[in-house]
This record gives sequence, C-alpha cells and structure tokens, in this order.
Amino acid sequence: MSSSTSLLLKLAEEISRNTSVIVEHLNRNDLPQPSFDADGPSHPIPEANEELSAARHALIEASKALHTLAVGPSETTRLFYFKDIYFVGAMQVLCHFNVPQQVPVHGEISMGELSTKTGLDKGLLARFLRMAAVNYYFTEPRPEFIAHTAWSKTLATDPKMRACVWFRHSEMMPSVAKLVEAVETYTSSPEAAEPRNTAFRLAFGDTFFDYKEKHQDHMVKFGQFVDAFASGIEADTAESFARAYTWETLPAGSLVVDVGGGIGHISTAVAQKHPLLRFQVQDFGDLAEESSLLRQSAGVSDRVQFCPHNFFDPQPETSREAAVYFLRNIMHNWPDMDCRRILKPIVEVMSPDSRLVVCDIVLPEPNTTPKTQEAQVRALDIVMLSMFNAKERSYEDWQDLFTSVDSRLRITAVIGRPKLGTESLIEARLMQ
Ligand SMILES: C[S@@+](CC[C@H](N)C(=O)[O-])C[C@H]1O[C@@H](n2cnc3c(N)ncnc32)[C@H](O)[C@@H]1O
Repeated sequence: MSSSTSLLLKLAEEISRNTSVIVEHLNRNDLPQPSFDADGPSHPIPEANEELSAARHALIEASKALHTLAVGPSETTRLFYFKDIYFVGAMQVLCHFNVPQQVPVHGEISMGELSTKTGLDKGLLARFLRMAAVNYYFTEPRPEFIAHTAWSKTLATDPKMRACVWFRHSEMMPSVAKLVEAVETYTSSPEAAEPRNTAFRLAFGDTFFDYKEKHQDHMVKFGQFVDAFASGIEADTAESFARAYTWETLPAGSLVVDVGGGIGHISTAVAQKHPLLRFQVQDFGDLAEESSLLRQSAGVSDRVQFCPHNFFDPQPETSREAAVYFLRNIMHNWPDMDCRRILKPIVEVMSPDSRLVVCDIVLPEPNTTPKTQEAQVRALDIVMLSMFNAKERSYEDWQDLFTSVDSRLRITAVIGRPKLGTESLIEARLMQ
C-alpha cells in the first residue's frame, strides 16, 4: 500500500489540519492553549464558534480512529475497557475520601500529608492516585508528591463534577452489570414493556425514582450530576431553546404549556426572550415553591404560572387549546406505552393550530454522524434502557409513536444541529 492510501497517514493529516485551525484561532483571539497544567482552561476550545466546533469534533473523531488503529484489533479486544473500569473505581475511591479537595489548587502536597488529611491509607492512596494520574487526573511532579492537573482540578472545585464520578460508579456500573440478566428475564415476559422491569431494579431492588425517594443523598447527587451533564452541552441550554424555535411566529398572548417542566427554567428563559407569550409549567406540586423563587427572580411571574399536574391525568381546563405543548426530556424516560398515556391527554385538548414540541434526542441513521457523537446518543439509549426500560428514538420511532396516539399527529419540523447540540426540537401538528 502506498503512503497516499495509508489510513494512518490520512487520519494524521486530518488531525494536523484541524489542530492548526484550533491553534490559530486560539492564538488570534489571545485564548489559552489546551494544557494538562492545573491552570489550563477547563473549556479550552469554545463550542460557540461553528468553524472551531467543527474542527474540534473532526480532531476528536480522527484521533480516536488513529488511536484505535494504532492499538489494533487484538489488543483492543483483549484489554476491552479493562483499564477504564478500574480507572472509574480508583476515581470513586479518591472522590469518596475527598482527595481532590485536599490537594492544593496551586502547588503540591506530600502523599503522607494527604493520607493524614483524608484518612486513606498512604499505600492505597498512592495506588489509586497513580491509576488516576495515567489518565491525566493528578500528577506526581516528584516522587510521593501530588499536584492537580486541569482535569483533577475540576473535581476539587465543583461538587457537581464529583457527582458525575459518583453516579457513574454508584448507579450506572451496578445497573450495567445487570443488563444481561434484565434482557434474559424481561424480554420475552408479558411485562416486557413495564417501566419497572429494569437492570436498575435488579441491581437496587427498586425502581430508579422510588430508590431515590428512599435515599435522599442519592437524589441530591443525581440532581448535581444532571446539572453538570446538561451544562456541559453548550448548545442545549435553556437559552438555545429560546433561540432555536420559531417562538416569535406565535400570536401575541399565546399560551405555551411546559409539561413536566420541572421548576420552569426553560419556560422562564423563553419568556424572557419572548415577552408576548404566556407559559404554564406543569409538574409535581412540591416544586411550586422553588419554581416561584425562580420566576420571581427572573421577573416573569406575571406570564409564567406553575400548575401542579400529573401528566398522566387529563389536561386542566386552563391549558386547553394552547398554542404549544412543550415536553423536554420527558419521553425518553418512558417506554412507548407510557408515552402514549402522556400524549393522549395532550392530543385530546389540541386544536388544529396547536403544536406539540418535543425536545429530546433524534437518533441518527447509523454512520451518518461522526462516531464519537453517535457514541454519546447510543450510550444514552442504553442508559434509558437500563434505568427506565425506556429508549432514545429515531425520526421514524417518533413518527410511529405520534401516529399510534392519533393518526393525524404528524411531524412538521425537526430542529437540531447546529442550532442545538445533542437534542432536537420535534414539532408535530394534527393534520386534517
Ligand atoms: C428529566 S426531568 C425534565 C424537566 C424539564 N422538562 C427539563 O427539561 O429540565 C423530568 C420531569 O418530569 C417530571 N415528572 C415525572 N413524572 C411526572 C408526572 N407523572 N407528572 C408530571 N411531571 C412528572 C419530574 O418531576 C421532572 O421534573
């Protein structure tokens, strides 16, 4: 094979080309270069710039492919996730013993002092820290002294980042370990579609949310994990949803019903940008107080109301024939049969002018998006399976779901990248 047809070289050239785009942009704009140093930037390559974002994703894609080729099929399979599983375990121990917070943000600390401060045996501490350090978390600048990298510093300074490590180890890994048993036990059972029949329940003896209710510490950390996860996707913020959809085309005074809207952070952001619209946030009553604080501080209480409502019940009188019924991150938590129970009461009160706007992932056709991006949504699909017996859906899945509720409910628009990141806005209307 000549060098011109070498895949290794082609990928290396792609890496070089995209790296140049990034480095030149950072230099031109006086931005710091990515670095492992503790003072290195935590978001070194801004996603907001489209050209830069494309270069970053191309670089991630090509370098992953190059790495995989260099390791080769045999070694990849032989060591399949071997190092990663124990890396996650080491990180969990370090976070559990508050090691990241005890390492100074600037400078270094001896392993002996760190052992005293954390109560973790010095020999064990060294083993876990060295496992983390080969993955760029912490560094040992001289023997038995530890300092932060930019990576471990994220854990020292932000409890939400520590919650990400905690959730992966404490809930995701035990659930994943039960996937085979769940598939064997439930797939052919008459109750296969029941939301309670999950790998999570086999691991924890309870459904995801019942378990959280009984273990408030898990609930708090899960909330932190969700916040950190969502805030990391720059293109999927409340402000992006306010910008991405054609809210400005709705007649003045139109009502938007935010079904399962939590405390109403999306409605609040859209209301701030679109002063002629009204909103009704529907969720469990115990969120009313927090919602009220948010809406007051944002100055939108007159146009954004909170309405305690169970989304399996008929819609209240006050939300009939709204202009938009908006559901973000609801449907992917539920199997089709429950999604139908959520959609039915909405469709019953929709007028021919109403729109259903679902904000969730639209799974791409295989091989139509970069593998590293597709990997993220495929992983979320398996998360939904193992935690909720639910799933992420493709365009066809969404359309089939809608028509199974009402044959007139047709998708009229899908808004995704580049306006949004991982998620899309799926608009549907009742066609006559
Ligand atoms: C993943 S969160 C999404 C919240 C919000 N839509 C967002 O995008 O941030 C799911 C929401 O559904 C709400 N929820 C769950 N079951 C519900 C039900 N039966 N009736 C109403 N809301 C429910 C939860 O309280 C939570 O706020």
